[in-house]
Amino acid sequence: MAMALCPEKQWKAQEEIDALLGGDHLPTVADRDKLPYVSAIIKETMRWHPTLPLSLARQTDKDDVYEGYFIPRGTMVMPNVWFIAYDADARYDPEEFIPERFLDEDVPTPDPASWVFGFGRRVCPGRFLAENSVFVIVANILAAFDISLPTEGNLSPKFTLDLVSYPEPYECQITPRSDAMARLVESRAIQCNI
Ligand code: HEM
Repeated sequence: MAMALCPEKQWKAQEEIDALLGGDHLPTVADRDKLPYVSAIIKETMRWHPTLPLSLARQTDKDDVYEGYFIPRGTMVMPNVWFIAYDADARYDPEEFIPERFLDEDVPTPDPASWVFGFGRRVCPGRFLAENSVFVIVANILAAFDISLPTEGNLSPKFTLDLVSYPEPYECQITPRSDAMARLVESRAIQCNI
């Protein structure tokens, strides 16, 4: 959805991938550190619309005081991840999809991986696998396909409003970037028995 809505960000990521792989290889997890703009797109996707906007609830096991507020034992505490993602004081407009915010050396934006996977002892144990898997999927899709708006109608981003929030069904066009890329994806699919 973000790539269809922000084609110039998509082209920038594809340029980075092509410069590294020459347009005739598909990226692997070993390329993650060499594709900082692709990584910034993934971070921005996690920030732009957090999957768990209120993370997972906790209950205090003793009385506490936080910034002058008394929080009695047994209080349910909801981590407001959406508030972190949409920091009103951020240098870049939080409503806009701007991966560059993660590459700004002067005012670095905190990596969403520090809050999308939860907090404390029960933080997501699958986060490293998740980050590597998402990188491989996103980098491969960007290497092989162009994602664009539908030819008819428009794409207005809508998300579900449950505990887990994800895009409602939408239309877009996904086309191979070249015949060579299409053949490469087909041969990979045959190897994987898809
Ligand atoms: C992008 C993908 C993922 C996201 C955004 C995500 C996010 C989360 C979050 C927010 C929690 C709650 C943490 C808390 O209570 O503070 C969680 C828990 C958990 N996640 Fe993930 N997760 C992802 C992928 C995975 C994967 C790939 C695995 C396993 C291979 C996994 C396994 C778990 C397990 C077992 C828990 C429960 C941990 C516990 O309560 O002790 N997750 N995840």
